[in-house]
Amino acid sequence: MTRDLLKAELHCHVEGAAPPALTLAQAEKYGIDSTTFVRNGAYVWQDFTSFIACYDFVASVFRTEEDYAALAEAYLCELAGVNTIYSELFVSPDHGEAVGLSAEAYIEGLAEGIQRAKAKTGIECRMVIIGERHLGPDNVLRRAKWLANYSHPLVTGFNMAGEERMNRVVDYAPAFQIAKEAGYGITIHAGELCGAFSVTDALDHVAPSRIGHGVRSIEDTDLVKRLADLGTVLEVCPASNIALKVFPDHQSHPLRQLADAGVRVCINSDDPPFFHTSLAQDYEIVANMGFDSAEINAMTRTAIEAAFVDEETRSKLLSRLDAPTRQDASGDGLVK
Ligand SMILES: Nc1ncnc2[nH]cnc12
Ligand SMILES: [Zn+2]
Repeated sequence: MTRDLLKAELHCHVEGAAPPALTLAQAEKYGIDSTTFVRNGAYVWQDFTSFIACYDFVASVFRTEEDYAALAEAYLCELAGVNTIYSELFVSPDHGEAVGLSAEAYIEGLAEGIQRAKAKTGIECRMVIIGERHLGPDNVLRRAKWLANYSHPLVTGFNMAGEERMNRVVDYAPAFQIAKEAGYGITIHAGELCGAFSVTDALDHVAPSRIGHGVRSIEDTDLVKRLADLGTVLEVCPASNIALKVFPDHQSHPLRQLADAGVRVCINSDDPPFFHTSLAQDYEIVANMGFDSAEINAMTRTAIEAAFVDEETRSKLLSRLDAPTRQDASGDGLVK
């Protein structure tokens, strides 16, 4: 049902997009034992803590600029193949540094892959720098200060991911202030592992234009109204939420309630192979929740409206969405 719809994604962690087969090939290339984290062609984890351990392992087998270029190129070409016109990748220089790759080299490698994918398919992509919450406030602050002194045309935002149950948002507020003053778009993971209070904290102390997940806002009616009034966009990741047991099943997922309450939402895959999903699959899940094509197109429009891109690129992307004859992601004007 959603196969032919144009798509856009604002929330995907780049190492989280690595298919297990690629991780295995990388591990073999570097002589790294992967049996703890990849078995029977699937990632091994049981809960959020072991998911992060598995994610860190996957990141550790990408070691050079070319490794990261190939990863970004492969993921973006896959997205373009299902009619995706825009992607925002969450990238964490801490993962590069952990294997001896400088933050700058990590970004340059990813940028090379983004440019190759754009040349092949026309897909637009920007990078959002992640500070990892579980590495502590000082490390997230260090990352924001680095970002404020860095400049790359494809790096347009700042975010915090990782263990939400560690510390409070206010502890990280100075980092967000620095990134915001430097002109970066701001989003933050909140309301995924922690309840509505975490989203309230994010609005009070960071005032982001978008929130990663944010779905547990549903536990606080006043907060849902506040999000709707502010126009804050929730980057909703349905398959991720079910896999990580934020909600038991699709029927109990609050996407419908949030959308009906006027909260701006869009559809995302988070870490697709970890959660046995893909962006195309998440679009299908949303259709199966009862959203029709017009409603899903409105979510794609919301993603592009909330994207951290220059206005000229945004206008071009919006006009592709609005074109009377749907173009496919290759931009060749043919409906296939
Ligand atoms: N779903 C998620 N929540 C928080 N941090 C993450 N890092 C990668 N995926 C994440
Ligand atoms: Zn995420």
